[in-house]
Amino acid sequence: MSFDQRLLLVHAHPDDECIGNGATMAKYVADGRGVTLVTCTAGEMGEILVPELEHLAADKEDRLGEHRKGEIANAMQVLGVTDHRWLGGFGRFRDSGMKWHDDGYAIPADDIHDNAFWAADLTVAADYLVEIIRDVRPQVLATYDPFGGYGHPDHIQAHRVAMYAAQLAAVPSYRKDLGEPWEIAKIYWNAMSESRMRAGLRALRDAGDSTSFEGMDPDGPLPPFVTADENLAAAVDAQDHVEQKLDALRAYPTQVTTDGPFFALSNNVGSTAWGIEYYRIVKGELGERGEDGLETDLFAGI
Ligand SMILES: CC(=O)N[C@H]1[C@@H](O[C@@H]2[C@H](O)[C@H](O)[C@@H](O)[C@H](O)[C@H]2O)O[C@H](CO)[C@@H](O)[C@@H]1O
Ligand SMILES: [Zn+2]
Repeated sequence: MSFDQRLLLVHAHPDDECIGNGATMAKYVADGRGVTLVTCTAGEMGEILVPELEHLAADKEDRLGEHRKGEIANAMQVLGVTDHRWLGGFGRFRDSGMKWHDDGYAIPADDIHDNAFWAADLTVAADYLVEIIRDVRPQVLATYDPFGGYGHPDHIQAHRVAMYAAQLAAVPSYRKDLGEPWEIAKIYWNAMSESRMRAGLRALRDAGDSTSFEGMDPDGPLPPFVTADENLAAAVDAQDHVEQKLDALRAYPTQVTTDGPFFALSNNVGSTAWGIEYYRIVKGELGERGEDGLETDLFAGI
């Protein structure tokens, strides 16, 4: 099936796409646009929140990746996304793992595997994405900012691979064997609005919830995954699809608990908490904007 307008999303692990872009993806599918998701690893090193599945863990049967392959298939069905691809094929690059630094940000695990995504050769990884870009020919690309949102090494690497592949795919003389050159018109980085985050935290604290997003003060300093509102370029209002996003998140029981902070915020703030998804523009001209100065559509101006 061919689509006039095509969005490509690049993410590191299964579930990242729903957290960052689930409502946008569901909306754009419903609007008749092409939505292609590339996931760089299967999340083999993840935690397991379902006790009866703990045997799948990396340090036991090491079958969490296979299980999360099923989870993301379920989540894509909920969102209506029919074009999901693994970078280099399933299992080509492995989840690098992570641990928390004393200062609260993510750093690579100590003993990363030899095919960990964090250790991948950037050009080798980017070439797989060049081939996908030249096949899909998207007008819009969305991925992480340079810090990978909250700093996970695989998110940082996914940002690097996505931005590098977008450049390479457009070069006519580069790897002609990977397809005809294609220039992506607009590139965005996923963002979380500071004002929305503060309002959400305020609602949680007013409701007596001091554990969700523990340690975060509605009026205090916020972690680096929050973007100052003046740096936002687009707000995709997909509140009509927020239930799909939450249902897609429920498809990841090993990673997301329905009594965790994600759902707590949704329960307290409502559909605006996760039904409006924000973006920073990196490449391309801003199209039509609303009164708040933000685009409402990533394809605006194309
Ligand atoms: C949302 C996301 O990127 N999840 C990653 C992340 O998961 C975290 C990790 O397991 C950490 O040890 C936990 O404390 C934290 O709660 C988890 O969110 O890192 C995993 C390992 O690389 C990855 O599989 C998961 O998708
Ligand atoms: Zn992730």
